[in-house]
Amino acid sequence: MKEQQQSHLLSSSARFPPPQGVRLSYGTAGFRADAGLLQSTVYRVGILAALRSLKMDSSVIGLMITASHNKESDNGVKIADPSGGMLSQHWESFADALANAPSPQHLLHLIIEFVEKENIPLEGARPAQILLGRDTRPSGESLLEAAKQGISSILGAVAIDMGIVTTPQLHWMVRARNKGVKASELDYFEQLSSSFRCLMDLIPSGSTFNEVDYKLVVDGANGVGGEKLEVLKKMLDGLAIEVRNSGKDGGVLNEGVGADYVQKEKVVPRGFSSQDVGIRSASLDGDADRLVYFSVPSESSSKIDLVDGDKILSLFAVFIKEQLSILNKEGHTDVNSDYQPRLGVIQTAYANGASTDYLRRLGLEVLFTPTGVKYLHEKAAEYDIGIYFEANGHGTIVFSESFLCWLESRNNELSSVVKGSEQQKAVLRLLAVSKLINQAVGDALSGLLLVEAILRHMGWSIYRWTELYQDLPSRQLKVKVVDRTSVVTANAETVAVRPPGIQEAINAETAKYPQGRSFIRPSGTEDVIRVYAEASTQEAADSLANSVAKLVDQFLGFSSS
Ligand SMILES: CC(=O)N[C@H]1[C@@H](OP(=O)(O)O)O[C@H](CO)[C@@H](O)[C@@H]1O
Ligand SMILES: [Mg+2]
Repeated sequence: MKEQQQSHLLSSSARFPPPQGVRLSYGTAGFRADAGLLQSTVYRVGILAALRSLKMDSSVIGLMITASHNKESDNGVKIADPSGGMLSQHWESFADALANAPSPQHLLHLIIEFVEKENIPLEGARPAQILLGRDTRPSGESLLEAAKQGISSILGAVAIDMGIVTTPQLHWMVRARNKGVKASELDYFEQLSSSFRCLMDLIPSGSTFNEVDYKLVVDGANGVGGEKLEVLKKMLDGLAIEVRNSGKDGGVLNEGVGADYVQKEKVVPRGFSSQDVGIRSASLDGDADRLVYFSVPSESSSKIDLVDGDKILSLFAVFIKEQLSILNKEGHTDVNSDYQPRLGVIQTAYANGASTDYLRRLGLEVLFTPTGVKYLHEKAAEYDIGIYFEANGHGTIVFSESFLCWLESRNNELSSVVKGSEQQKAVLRLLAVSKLINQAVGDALSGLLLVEAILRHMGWSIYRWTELYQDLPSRQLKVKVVDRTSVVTANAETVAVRPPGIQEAINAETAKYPQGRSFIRPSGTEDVIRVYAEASTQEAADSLANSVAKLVDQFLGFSSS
């Protein structure tokens, strides 16, 4: 590394000393902490982003400042890779090391070592390019400045500030730029609205949709998603969307609102009341990469009927499967129609067991990965069509390039032979879905439009949708332990292989409950062990979760140490 670059890094990083006595980790979703602790971390992630871009032949890298559904005083930072997906896992340990380097000298040493090891061309022909985005948190502005300083500490690196955007918007823009297609926010809105319109135009003529089902009310978590949806909805025909908790009416980000709150607490978010009984409603999270639906069942209670990520996944799977079977139906003799696209559905152990049963009964291939979008996305990308969702509402549908090419050529062929046939409509629907649904990452806005289009296509109310299957009662608990890393899991986190004996004890408890299932794992975002249990009744699920939490405490808790 050249002398000038070294001294530049030393002097620049001296302005961003790391916080004392805190160890930060890149975790399941980047770095997250109280915003006051993050100046140095975000600065250093700026450096990492620039290096990552250089490593990837100067492709565009994304740097997003958000703490998603955390409280407003927290913030965080994460990286989007050139594909628009999450930062390569291979770089996470470097991110950890950078964030925790105690002094400018240590930091410089780490960078020199890593640049050599990874063969990063610091003096290459093209500069590093980084797209920056942030959510609506007040701390975002100064953290953005820290990120810019980090980026410019790598000589020649270019930062492009996209302003306040949703996390999935930034990922989408990174992907689009690297593909060399139009990549502005307006392009994003135009792609979503035109592919939505395309799906609406292809709704079968017999499909009936009740007048009362037209209205959709969306809880924007007082964050960026509500703001953006206000813009997007003006570009949409045939949808009556009312946005609440858009952040303009004085509400606090994620406080008693948003997808995380609604999914975990199963109660109405602020801004909703007994007047909303029966209305189809949806909640976004603080950076709009999660989406859940719900309805208020009665005036007398604050409980909601939740339609979670598993059910959104099921709706998508039913629709996609229907289109594929239309495609396969008739016997064209051309070679092209023999292509058998592989459809895969990816879940985690938190998926409600009833959803997995339902999907398997549909004849679908269902696979499991550990928690964390990076694992789900990676698995989904192995299929021609991979649909993945976490129960909490993060998910999307990814299409392989070869399948999209096949669809395009199918469309051309069918246009010349049987234009307007059912087959061609199915092809056009699948192509529209691939443009509507964010190919980079789970996206609440694009997910919402796809749900709306499919419900209209099917002529389904939110009740009809809910009835696809009945959720098994479940319970999630958190247990504080001395050291959460002493729990080690296998088989997509369904089995605890350490500490010895704990899985046998969990099995013995679980066996006492009809339809019982329970597992434990260390959280990647909080310092806790998570306990999940489901069983045939809510009381049984609660009781199983409590017993397993006690086991965790006995094996690992403060009381046993
Ligand atoms: C049970 C649960 O909802 N876990 C969440 C949570 O991860 P943990 O590793 O469980 O803390 O945050 C992740 C990032 O947002 C999300 O991907 C994941 O689904
Ligand atoms: Mg989020």
